Amino acid sequence: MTLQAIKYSSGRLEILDQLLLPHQSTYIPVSGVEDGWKAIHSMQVRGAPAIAIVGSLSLAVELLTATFDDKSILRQEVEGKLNYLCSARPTAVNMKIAAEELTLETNRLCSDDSVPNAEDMKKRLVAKIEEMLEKDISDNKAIGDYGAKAMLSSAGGSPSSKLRVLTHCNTGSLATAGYGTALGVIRSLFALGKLEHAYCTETRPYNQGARLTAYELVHEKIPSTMVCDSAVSALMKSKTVSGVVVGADRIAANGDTANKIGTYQIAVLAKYHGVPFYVAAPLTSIDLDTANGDRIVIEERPAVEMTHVGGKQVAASGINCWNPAFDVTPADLITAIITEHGAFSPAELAAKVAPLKPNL
Ligand SMILES: CSC[C@H]1O[C@H](OP(=O)(O)O)[C@H](O)[C@@H]1O
Repeated sequence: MTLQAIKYSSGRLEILDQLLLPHQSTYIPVSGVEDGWKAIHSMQVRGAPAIAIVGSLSLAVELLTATFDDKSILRQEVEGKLNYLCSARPTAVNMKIAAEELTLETNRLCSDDSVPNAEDMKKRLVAKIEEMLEKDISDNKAIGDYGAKAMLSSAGGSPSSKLRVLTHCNTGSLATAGYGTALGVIRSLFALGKLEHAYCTETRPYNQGARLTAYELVHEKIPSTMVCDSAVSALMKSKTVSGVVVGADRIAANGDTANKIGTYQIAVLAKYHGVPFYVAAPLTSIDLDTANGDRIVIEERPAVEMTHVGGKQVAASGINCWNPAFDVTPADLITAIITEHGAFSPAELAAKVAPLKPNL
C-alpha cells in the first residue's frame, strides 16, 4: 500500500508533514488557503502535482466554511485566492494550470443563469476540485504503465530481462495524489516483475531521495539502493543502468524540462553512457505557454537548506551559497516524455498534447 501524503474527505483536509519524514509521520490540518500557501511554501507538502492538489483542496475547504452575498463576489474571491496560491512556489506549473482551469469554471458558473446563487455555485466549484483530484489519481497509474512499456521497449534485451532504473528526487505518492509519476513507472515495472533494481539519489540539499523516495521504496519492499548525487557517473560506468526516469515541475512547449536540481547533470551523464533518459509527468506539468526552458523561472531556496541538515550545521559559517531548487534539462537530452496519454518525443510533444488540454 502506498503512503498517503494527502487526506481529504467531506471538506476536511490533512497533509503528511514531509519536513518530519522519515522519522515522524505526522498529519497536520489545512483549514483554508492561508494554511495551504504556508504548507506549500515551507515544503511541508511538495512535488508539482501535490502542490496543485493541496492548493486546490485548501480553496475547497475554505469555500465550504464561508458564505458569499452573490456570485460575482464569490468569483472575485476565488480568483484572488487562486492567484495567491500560485505565488507559493514559482517553478512548478501545476498550480497555475489548476488555477486557470478553476478560473474558467468559476467564470462559466457565474454567467450561467441556471446556477441560481452563490451557494449553489460554491458547491459546484468544490465538486469540480474534487473531480480534478480523482483525475490526478487515475492519471498517475496510466503514466506508470505507459512508462514501463516505453522503458522496456528501449531497453531491448530478452523478454525475460529486467531493468535497473535510476531516479532522482521524489516523485512518488509523497509528491502526487497517490501512485506517483517517475516512481509510478518504477512501481509499474515492479508490479510486472520487470524491475531488477531501482536506484535513488539522495537529492541534496533537501534530501527528497534519502528522506522520501527511500522511505517509499523500503515501505513497499522494492529492491533498491540509494546513491549519493555525486555517484551517478560511477554507477552508470560500473553497473548496467537500463534507464533513467525523473519527474518534472514544468515542461516547456519544446520539451525542455525543469526538474529538481541535479537532473540536468544526470541527463548529460545518461547521454555520455548511452542510457535512455525519460521524463514522467501529467499534462498538468506541461506548459505550452512557455516556449522553451530559458523562460522558466527557477526558484532559489534559502542557504540554510544547504548549510544545515536536520537542524545541524554542516557548512562553514560565512560561506556564500547558491541554492537553485531546479535546473532545466534540454529537450535533446530527453528520450521521451511519458504522460497519461502515452510517451511522446520532445519534438512531437506540443502537437500531441495541445488537443488533449482543456481549452483554457
Ligand atoms: C512529481 S513531483 C515533480 C517534482 O517536484 C519535486 O520538487 P520539490 O520536491 O522541490 O517540490 C521534484 O523536482 C520532482 O521531480
